[in-house]
Amino acid sequence: MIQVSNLKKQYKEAVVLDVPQLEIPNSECFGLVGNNGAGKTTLFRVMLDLVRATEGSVFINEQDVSKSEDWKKSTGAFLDEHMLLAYLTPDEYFKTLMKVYGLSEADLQNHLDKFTDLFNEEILGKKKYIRDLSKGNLKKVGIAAALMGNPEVVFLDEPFENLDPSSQIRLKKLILEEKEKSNVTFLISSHDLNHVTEICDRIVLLEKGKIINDLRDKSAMMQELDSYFKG
Ligand SMILES: Nc1ncnc2c1ncn2[C@@H]1O[C@H](COP(=O)(O)OP(=O)(O)OP(=O)(O)O)[C@@H](O)[C@H]1O
Repeated sequence: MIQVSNLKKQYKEAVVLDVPQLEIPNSECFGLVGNNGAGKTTLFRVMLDLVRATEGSVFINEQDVSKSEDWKKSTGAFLDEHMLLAYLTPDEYFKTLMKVYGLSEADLQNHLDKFTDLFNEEILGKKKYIRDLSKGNLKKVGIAAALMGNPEVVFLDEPFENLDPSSQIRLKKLILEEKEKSNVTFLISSHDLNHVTEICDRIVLLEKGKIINDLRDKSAMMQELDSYFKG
């Protein structure tokens, strides 16, 4: 369970995030949408303790993210390429993470096998540094890394951005499989309303840092979002 209470983030005079209350139960696929600058990335960054909140708290599995370290063992995230080690090849990077998470070679292989379709023979065994990968392939490495070590909670910031259409479809399948098999709680921000409504159980709409809609009825989600974004 993730609990957000009285959360505010302010830069000088500007309040960019103001979320009085938000609860995300285990195994939920939680979608976050909103226009540019609405506060999606800021919310994820604060929830992951990458940026300190001005006020309020975030608890992941009953641990205050700003005070404890334990939640990190059960949390994976890929927000942007700064989270990767650009001077390594993807193979070297995954091996490094294997050691960090205390996985065996077989565990690593099992994990990477799940990404065979998504990687499309572009990522592994190529001797290309992460810094030289295309934007879409960087994203694939980051997503595979975020899902390593059997996380219970996974944050993905705009995971479909820069992926080709086949990869977007493969990623949706992969997320749904992980959710089914491992009960992973996913938090996914996206500008792609079709993908996010297809895979998420719930969509929260942010506007100027505030939650203005919390949609749980799958059959009505797309229509509600469509009418909001059409303006
Ligand atoms: N370090 C910072 N200093 C000042 N303002 C910031 C800082 N970081 C973010 N902001 C502001 O916070 C607001 C929310 O930005 P954020 O990146 O969270 O939005 P977003 O919903 O992720 O947008 P996008 O869809 O464009 O990625 C914006 O107005 C942004 O300019």
